[in-house]
Amino acid sequence: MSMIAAFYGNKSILITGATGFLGKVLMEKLLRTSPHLKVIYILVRPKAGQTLQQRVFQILDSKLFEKVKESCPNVHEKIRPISADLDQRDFAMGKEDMQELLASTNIIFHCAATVRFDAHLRNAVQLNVIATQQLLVMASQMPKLEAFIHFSTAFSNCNLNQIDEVIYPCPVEPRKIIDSMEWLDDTIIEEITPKLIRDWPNTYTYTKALGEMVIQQEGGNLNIAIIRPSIVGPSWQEPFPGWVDNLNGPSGMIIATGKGFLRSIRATPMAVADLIPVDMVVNLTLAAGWYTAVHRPKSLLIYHSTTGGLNPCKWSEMGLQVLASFKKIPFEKAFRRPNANFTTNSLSAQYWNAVTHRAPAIVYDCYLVLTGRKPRMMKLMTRLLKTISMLEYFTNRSWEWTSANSEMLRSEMSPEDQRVTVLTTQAARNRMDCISRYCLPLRKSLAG
Ligand SMILES: CCCCCCCCCCCCCCCCCCCCCCCCCC(=O)SCCNC(=O)CCNC(=O)[C@H](O)C(C)(C)COP(=O)(O)OP(=O)(O)OC[C@H]1O[C@@H](n2cnc3c(N)ncnc32)[C@H](O)[C@@H]1OP(=O)(O)O
Ligand SMILES: NC(=O)C1=CN([C@@H]2O[C@H](COP(=O)(O)OP(=O)(O)OC[C@H]3O[C@@H](n4cnc5c(N)ncnc54)[C@H](OP(=O)(O)O)[C@@H]3O)[C@@H](O)[C@H]2O)C=CC1
Repeated sequence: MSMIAAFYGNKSILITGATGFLGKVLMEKLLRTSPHLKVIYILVRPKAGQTLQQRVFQILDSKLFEKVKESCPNVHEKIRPISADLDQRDFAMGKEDMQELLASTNIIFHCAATVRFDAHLRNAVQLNVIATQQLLVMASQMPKLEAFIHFSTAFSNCNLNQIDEVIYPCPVEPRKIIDSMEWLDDTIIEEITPKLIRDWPNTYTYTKALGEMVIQQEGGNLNIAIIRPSIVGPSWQEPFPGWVDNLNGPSGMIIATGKGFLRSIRATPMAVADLIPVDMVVNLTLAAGWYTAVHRPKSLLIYHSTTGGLNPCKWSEMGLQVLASFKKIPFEKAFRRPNANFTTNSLSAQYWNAVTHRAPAIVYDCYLVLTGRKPRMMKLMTRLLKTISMLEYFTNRSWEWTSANSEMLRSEMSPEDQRVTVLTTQAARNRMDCISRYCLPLRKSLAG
C-alpha cells in the first residue's frame, strides 16, 4: 500500500483555500486515496449569497468529486466546513471551532491567497502575509500538529533569473510593511506601491515573497515545508485528465484565442512556458506533507513544482499546439476563425492591438448598434487587453528553478509510492500531452 496514503489515514487535516482551484484537487485526492482519514476541516467564507453548506455542497456535487463519491459515498461526513474569513482578526472564527481546530489538527495545508495580479497592496498583504502570520500563531498552539505546508509560487522571486529552493530576503522587512498598512491610507499605499514592490511585477508575487519570509522568521519550531508551483494548469491524470475550472494564467487566453477574440500577444516565442498540471502539484504536496511529518527535516524545505528545468516547453510550441487543437475541434459561435501570432516588441504589439483587436471590435459594436442591440465587443476587448498586459511580464522571460528537494523527496518515497505518485519529473516528459489537454476541458467546461 502507498505509505503516503496510509500516513493520512486517521489524521485531522486543516485546509485553507479549499474552495479554490488547487484546494479542491487536494481535498479530492486526500478523500480518494486516504478514505480512513478522520476529518478535513476547511475554512470557508460565505460568498455570493451562498451559505457555507451550499458552497461545500456545490463543490462536492461537481464532476471533480464523482470518482471519490463512488469509493467513499459518505464523503460529506469527512468534511467539516468552518466559517472563517482570513481577512479578519482571528479569522472571525467561533470560539468552539477555534478550540476544536487547536486541539485536533495534525496537518495544515495553507492554500488560501489572493492570486489577482492587480490586488490592492493592502488586500494582498492582508491575505498573503498577515493571514499566514496568524495561521502560524494558531499552528504554534496545536499540540498534535505534525506538519504545516504552505503554498507559495515559483514566481515569488521572479525578479531573479536563477531560483534555488531557498528563501531570498526582501528589501523591506515584512513586519515593517505590515505595520505601515495599519496607518497609511489607501491612496498613499497606491502611490508608494511601485516603490515598495521595486522589480516585482505585481503585488501578488511581491506579497508571496513576503509571506515566505514571514514563514521563515515566525515559523518557530514548527515542521514547515513550502511548495512553489509555477503556472498550474488542468489535471494530467487524476482524478481524470483535463480538469480545470478557472480562467487564470493561460486558460483565459486560450479560450479567447479559440473564440477568435485574441489575435496577437506580446510573447517571446523561445521563452519557456513553465506549466505544471494541478494533480502533479497535489502529489508533490502530499508527499512533502508526509516527509515533513515523518522525517522532521532539521530546516524548512522548499519544493519547486516546475517543469522547465527538466524538459522545457517554449511559448511557440504551446501556441502552435493551441492553434492546431482549435483547428481540429473549433468552438461553436466563435467571433472569428482562430488565428494568432506572437509579437516581440511593444510597437508592433500596439499596431496589432489597433488593427486586429480594437478596430474589429468597433466595427462589430457599430453593427450591433445599427441592428438595435447593445454594443459589448469593445468592453470585452479592453478587458482582454488589460489582462494580456498583465501577463506579458511572464511571457517574455525565462527562469531556471532548481529542483533538488523534489528529487530527494522522490528518492525517499517507497517503490509503491514512486509508482502511483507522479511528481514533476515524469510530468515534464509528457509536457506536450499536458498542453494539448488544455484545450478540450476548457472547451467543455467554460465555452458558452
Ligand atoms: C510561433 C507560433 C505562433 C503561435 C501563436 C499562437 C498564439 C496564441 C495562443 C495562446 C497561447 C497561450 C498564451 C498564453 C499566455 C498566458 C501567459 C500566462 C502567464 C501566467 C503567469 C502566472 C504566473 C504566476 C502563477 C501564480 O503564481 S498564481 C495564479 C496566477 N494568477 C492569475 O493567473 C490571475 C491573473 N489574473 C488577474 O489578476 C485578473 O484576471 C486581471 C488580469 C487583473 C484581470 O482582472 P479583471 O479585468 O477584473 O477580469 P477578471 O476578474 O479576471 O474576469 C472578469 C470576468 O470576465 C471573465 N473572463 C475572464 N477571461 C475571460 C475569457 N477569456 N473568456 C470569457 N470570460 C472571461 C471572468 O470569468 C469574470 O467573469 P465574472 O466572474 O465577472 O462573471
Ligand atoms: N493557480 C496557480 O497557477 C498557482 C497557484 N499558486 C498558489 O496556490 C495557492 C492556491 O491557488 P489557487 O487555488 O489557484 O487560487 P484560487 O484563487 O483558486 O483560490 C484561492 C482560495 O483562497 C480563498 N480565500 C481568498 N480570500 C479568502 C478569505 N479572505 N478568507 C478565506 N478564504 C479566502 C478562496 O476562497 P473563496 O472561494 O471564498 O474566494 C479560495 O478558496 C495560492 O497560495 C497560490 O498563490 C502558486 C502558483 C501557481
